Amino acid sequence: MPRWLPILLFAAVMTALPLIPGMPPFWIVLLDNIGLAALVAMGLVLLTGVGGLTSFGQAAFCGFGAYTTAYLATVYGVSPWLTLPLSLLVAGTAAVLLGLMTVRLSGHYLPLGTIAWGISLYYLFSKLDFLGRNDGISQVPPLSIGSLQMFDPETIYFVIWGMVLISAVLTMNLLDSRTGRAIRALRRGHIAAEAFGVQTARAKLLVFIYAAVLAGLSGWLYAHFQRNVNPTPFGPQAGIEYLFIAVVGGAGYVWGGVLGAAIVIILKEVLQGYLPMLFGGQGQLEIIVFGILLVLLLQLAPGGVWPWLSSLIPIKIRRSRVDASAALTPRERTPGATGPLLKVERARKQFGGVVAVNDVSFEVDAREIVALIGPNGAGKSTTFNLITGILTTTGGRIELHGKPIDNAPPQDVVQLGIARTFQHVKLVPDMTVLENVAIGAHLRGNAGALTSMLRLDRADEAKLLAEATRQIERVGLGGEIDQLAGSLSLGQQRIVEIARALCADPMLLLLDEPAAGLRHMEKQRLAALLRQLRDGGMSVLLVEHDMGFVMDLADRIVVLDFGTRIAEGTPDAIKTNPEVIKAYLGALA
Ligand SMILES: Nc1ncnc2c1ncn2[C@@H]1O[C@H](COP(=O)(O)OP(=O)(O)OP(=O)(O)O)[C@@H](O)[C@H]1O
Repeated sequence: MPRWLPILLFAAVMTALPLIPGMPPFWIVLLDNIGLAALVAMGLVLLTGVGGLTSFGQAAFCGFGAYTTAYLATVYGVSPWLTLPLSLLVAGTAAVLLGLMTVRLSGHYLPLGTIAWGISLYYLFSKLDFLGRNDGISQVPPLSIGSLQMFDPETIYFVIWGMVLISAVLTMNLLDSRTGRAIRALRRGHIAAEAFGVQTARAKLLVFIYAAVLAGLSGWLYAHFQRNVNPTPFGPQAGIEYLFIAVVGGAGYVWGGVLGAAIVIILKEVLQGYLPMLFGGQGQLEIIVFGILLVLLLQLAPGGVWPWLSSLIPIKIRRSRVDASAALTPRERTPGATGPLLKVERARKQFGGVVAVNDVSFEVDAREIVALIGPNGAGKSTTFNLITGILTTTGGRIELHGKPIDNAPPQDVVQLGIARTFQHVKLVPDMTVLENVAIGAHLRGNAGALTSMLRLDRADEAKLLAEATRQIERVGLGGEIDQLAGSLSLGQQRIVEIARALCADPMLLLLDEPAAGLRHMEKQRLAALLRQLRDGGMSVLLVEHDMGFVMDLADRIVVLDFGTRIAEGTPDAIKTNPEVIKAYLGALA
């Protein structure tokens, strides 16, 4: 089924619903409320479910949107349609200011931070005289088109759900793009994303602003739907409820936000309507039952109801075909460049008292495969992290083609031509192989968020996906291209990481234990691929524990022990080096 068909069907159903003869007006009000909550939840899907940034404070952004329009429309008589961009601007600006402070927080400090400013803003709304303090602002004018004034819930329904649909399409477009892949990679930590050029702080701020703008839109609609605005719906309790909605629906899915809003709002309404009848109006029993039911729902469908429901419906969305003819421009190589490609000179890394890398020096030439070996804890991965900018050096110098790269951010290192894989695989498990590999080409595309939302990024996207497809086929995983990365074996995932690194069109490929978890034949295929890459002009620096693999493949080997370089030479020389034998036998003893 084409991607747009379910959206069109949904739009048709939502258009028809209020036109059903005899539809109770109360139901329309309920649908209006669902639409308003769905907008906020959709932002939370992107922020929390996709980007991994938990926020309890989204209701405050609704407040910014609602108060902006209510104030301007009542005090200055500005037309609501003119206040729309201003409401979004105020919510977005507040998000920039709060986001700059908040997105730098990690772990539980981030949600705590959002609770803190959620509460502060709630009290701010209720204390400002010009916003009417606790009473708020009343007599907000309705939305109108020509002579049609949207006083009743039936007419504003179409505006609310039109906005929900437009926002859903824009959000899905954003997620299915270069920027979207960068956002989706955030949840797995920033290291892998940054190693391929993603500016993670900027990506986090972007989703933060996007979610706030959607909440601001919901607030703007709310103000003209209720026609009065006071602080209560923008407080911390509402913030918690929005997060609940996103999680119940399925925090990683755009339609999960819509479904979650429907479930929570209908459930609340049903309980509020029927429980007092059953239990004789005992105070607020419905809140307790509501809480228990939500917890039960999360037990039944921990990923949210949307993924559970869509697994029951056997509909397959057809992915658009990758245009194999689209091609990215390869990196410009300096043909006459002399000297080593990579020069590590007395590189040092200390973690407190531990000297992980102790004044290590070695070089990698163009068209050379160098292996970095040593017993566990020798400092190999730390050396990789120093070269790729994940760690800063304590001393020494690292150069790529004579250009210093020590302490350069990982995004600059990959831009200059070093791409890597990781000892502990860092793929996004719920993204396909194609999408994971395309992250490797992040810096080779340039479509931004706005272009992607409007789907004007297709030419750029076609080139990135074609390159990713080529690299996946090159490493022999063409058959797995549409599989989720998390469903592959660990060995295959390592190969996917190599394809992702190749997508960056590197001059130097850093592979951390690429053969771990591979079967004999797979190792042979990998060795053949690496030789082919070398013969094509690429250099490879690899860390590997499989000595047979290393001895057979490497042109030169550098041996580390306790952070110090103890030997360097050809595989034959290393095999018989007494220092190396002692280090390995010592490690085995
Ligand atoms: N972030 C850190 N903080 C403190 N010590 C660290 C840190 N990272 C590494 N080390 C220490 O530095 C030393 C080198 O570790 P490293 O992971 O580089 O070794 P390795 O050669 O890659 O080992 P393995 O083959 O087991 O992966 C070890 O003693 C390790 O405990």
